[in-house]
Amino acid sequence: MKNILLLATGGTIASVEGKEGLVPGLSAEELLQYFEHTSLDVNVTCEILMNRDSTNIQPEHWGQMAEKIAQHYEQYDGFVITHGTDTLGYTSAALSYMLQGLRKPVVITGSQVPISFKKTDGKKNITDALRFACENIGGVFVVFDGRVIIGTRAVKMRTKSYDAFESINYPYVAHITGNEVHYYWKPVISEQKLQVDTRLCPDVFLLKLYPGTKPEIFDYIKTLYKGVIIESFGNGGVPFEERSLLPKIKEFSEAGIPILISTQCLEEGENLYLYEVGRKVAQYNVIVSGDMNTEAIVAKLMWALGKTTDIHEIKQIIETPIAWDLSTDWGVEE
Ligand SMILES: NC(=O)C[C@H](N)C(=O)O
Repeated sequence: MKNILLLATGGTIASVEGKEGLVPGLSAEELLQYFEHTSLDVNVTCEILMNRDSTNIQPEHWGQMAEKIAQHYEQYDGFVITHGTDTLGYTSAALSYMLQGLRKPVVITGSQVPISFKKTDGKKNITDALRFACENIGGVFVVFDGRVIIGTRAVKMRTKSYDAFESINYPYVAHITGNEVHYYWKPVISEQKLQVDTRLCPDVFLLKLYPGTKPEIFDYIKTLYKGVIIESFGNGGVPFEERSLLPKIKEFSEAGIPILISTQCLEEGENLYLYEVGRKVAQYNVIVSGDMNTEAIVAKLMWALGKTTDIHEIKQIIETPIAWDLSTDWGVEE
């Protein structure tokens, strides 16, 4: 029988009706009660690590989750984290960077409707997550609505429907029906030992461009942050005519503050070299995001800045694929 450690962190799945709306409140025992584990031959140990709406999850909490898993790594065959869906994609990405060389599954799940409600996706999601945590596989995975997604590729697409998450720019790993896991592809199990690195610098700013963004905002950003992600347009375009952002990008790059260019388009990633609006940015030693999603980029930049402030080292870390976060055949340079 497999031994699974279930770490509860809050979210809708553990929520109850409070005076001011839904609020996480179930105890470990109450959560355990709801498992439909009849067909599952597992021994589950449940611990409440925190009880937060995931909106209130901060970067420091990712470290707590990673450390807890590292601490109990040898004791259990697999791990399940129940989590709010709103920032679940950030947590799954962060854990993918913090815990590398996993030879056991770390499975994150949640629900759109509290598990204590009559009609809920919580029971299915927990059962599926426990089922997948019994697999002989290594890595961080999101299990939601019967689908298994690589931790660095999960994006919340819907606020209410059960199929809240999609795998962006990468194939789903598997789907789960009943007690069966049907694989589309199976990640190879790492040959390495578990490497735990929870160091983070949360001073990362995410700027979503829109027509009219004022360059002066960078003066303020500079006083508070050590790295900036610009969610630019399309293939990586940044305006260079009225309200040109190029002088600020140049200034940051010369000051050794990493600027990462990503795209607001969810699918297919950026290619900075395709258009003039991209190439003009590329001349300033910016970091490119390829087809990584925003959740992964934010977590990866915080994680990289936790190790070094050297802009070249940061570029190297970000532009190197980790935990299937980045495809290597994106953006052909011409
Ligand atoms: N479905 C959910 O879990 C949403 C909730 N607000 C959370 O992220 O904690």
